[in-house]
Amino acid sequence: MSRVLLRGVRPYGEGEPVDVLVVDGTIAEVGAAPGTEADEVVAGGGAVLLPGFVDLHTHLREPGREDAETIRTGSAAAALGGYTTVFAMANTDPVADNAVVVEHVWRRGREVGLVDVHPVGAVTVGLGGERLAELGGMAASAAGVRVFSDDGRCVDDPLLMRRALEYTKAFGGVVAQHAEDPRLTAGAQAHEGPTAAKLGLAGWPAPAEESIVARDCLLAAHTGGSLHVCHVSTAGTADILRWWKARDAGGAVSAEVTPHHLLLTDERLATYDPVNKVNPPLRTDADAAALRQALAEGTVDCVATDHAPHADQHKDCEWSAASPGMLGLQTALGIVVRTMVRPGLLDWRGVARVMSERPARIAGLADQGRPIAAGEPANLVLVDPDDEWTVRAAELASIGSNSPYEGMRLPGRVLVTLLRGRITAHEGEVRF
Ligand SMILES: NC(=O)N[C@@H](CC(=O)O)C(=O)O
Ligand SMILES: [Zn+2]
Ligand SMILES: [Zn+2]
Repeated sequence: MSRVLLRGVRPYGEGEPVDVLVVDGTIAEVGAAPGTEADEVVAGGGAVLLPGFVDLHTHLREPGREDAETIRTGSAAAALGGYTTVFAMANTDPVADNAVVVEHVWRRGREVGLVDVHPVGAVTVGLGGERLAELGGMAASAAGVRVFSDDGRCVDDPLLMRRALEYTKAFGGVVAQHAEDPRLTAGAQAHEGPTAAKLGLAGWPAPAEESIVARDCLLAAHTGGSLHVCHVSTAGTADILRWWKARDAGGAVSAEVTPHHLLLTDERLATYDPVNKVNPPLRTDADAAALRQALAEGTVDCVATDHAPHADQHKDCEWSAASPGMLGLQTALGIVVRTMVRPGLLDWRGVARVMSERPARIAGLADQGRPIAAGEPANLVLVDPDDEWTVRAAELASIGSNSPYEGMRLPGRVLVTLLRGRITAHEGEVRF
């Protein structure tokens, strides 16, 4: 029997501190546990206890780009960021478009054992956008894939998207779309607007995202399938989702926003530092404000990191040659606290909702994003809400160091992460 006692913690940041006793991976007691024996006692000091975070959008880069990240280093970053589950995107090399690759990722995640790693299956063979991948085979594999995405590329063919929604519906899957009409973004380098014009960068217009989101919402309704919109980046997309959710026309539509789209804007591009290059691009102040509002009201369901590590040589180069993407796992909570909690847009219950409960439900996970109550699995994160820390990209667990937050002070520090009762991260140290 293993017993971990969290002493003096505040579930959801509410009420007086209580003790939480975890026995063999399950929450055994929430209340006063004076004198209780345990293998490990964590002094909570009134810190906020939340369900472990669930990231629907992580790039772990293994197999194929182990110079940017591995399942081991990415899992470490996740545990340190308060995550107990990540969904590993399919744009690896080879692409995760068949049962062999997804089972490999799933097994490797289990071996590392720091977070539950759920492989995302590709929608089309080789992300080629031409033929559906073996979705059923990946769903039936040991990895039990439920989330499918060509992320990095858009499933722009409407008939293929329709078929994917129909097919995944049969086994309760969801299609996560990287919404970008490629005809409108050929050669694009930055958000289309005054900043890009001034800097001489080819523009990525908002309707390239919005037109695909609108189309996919209609397809979800028509097919009764489940659509998840990746990295929503514009105010217009939030409007479309708001309209959709008020309409309740059948099917299911959910959406995520990244921490960087909540905080950063295209003003940052003035330095031409490729650390700010990401897809979809950083947009305007008005877009970021609309996204914060949409997340607060539930129009956008959840936060997903789009953690996208790159090897140094793909970022230490001129803007147009650089790869898009940013690190996100270890800074996500801090950005959410800074943009949502401190301004009063979300309370800690809200953080639990957008970082754990909603993403777990969207992906159909039974054992994550659960209430903090006796009998529930002990997938938990303990957060010091008042402490601040300074981001040092070189000190993050990822191999790539492409964090746009270098030197920034972020509020909210992860003290302890527990996966099924096992402490995976403790005061900034990973426990493999
Ligand atoms: N977000 C990014 O800029 N890059 C992602 C792909 C993606 O999420 O579209 C990547 O794989 O590097
Ligand atoms: Zn994407
Ligand atoms: Zn991505």
